[in-house]
Amino acid sequence: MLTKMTFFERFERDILSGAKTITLRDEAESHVESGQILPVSTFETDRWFCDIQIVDVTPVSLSELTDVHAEQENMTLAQLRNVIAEIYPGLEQLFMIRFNVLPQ
Ligand SMILES: CC(=O)Nc1ccn([C@@H]2O[C@H](CO)[C@@H](O)[C@H]2O)c(=O)n1
Repeated sequence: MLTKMTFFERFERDILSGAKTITLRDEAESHVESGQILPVSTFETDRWFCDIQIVDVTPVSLSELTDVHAEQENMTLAQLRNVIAEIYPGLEQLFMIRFNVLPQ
């Protein structure tokens, strides 16, 4: 089970504002469960910026991604596909983690 999550700094603002409510991860980063509370820090400098509570985790393949997923990432579907291609080149099986930011 994961005990923390990291996000790229460029997504910090969207996470804190509630504009980004999901993240798509590979299998290794999918080991969280509903209700779990995790500290979140930046990937670049490991700076804590919030705690999140996991809503649920659902497998989703790259080809199944829709505008609904993109909207929950505060991106267009084309932008989301580009981001995933950069982070997880060649990976088809992803896991959608829905989360709420806890008040600080
Ligand atoms: C820093 C680190 O370890 N890994 C990741 C992996 C993914 N993501 C974000 O999740 C969504 C879909 O993948 C996009 O918004 C990504 O940018 C992230 O921020 N950090």
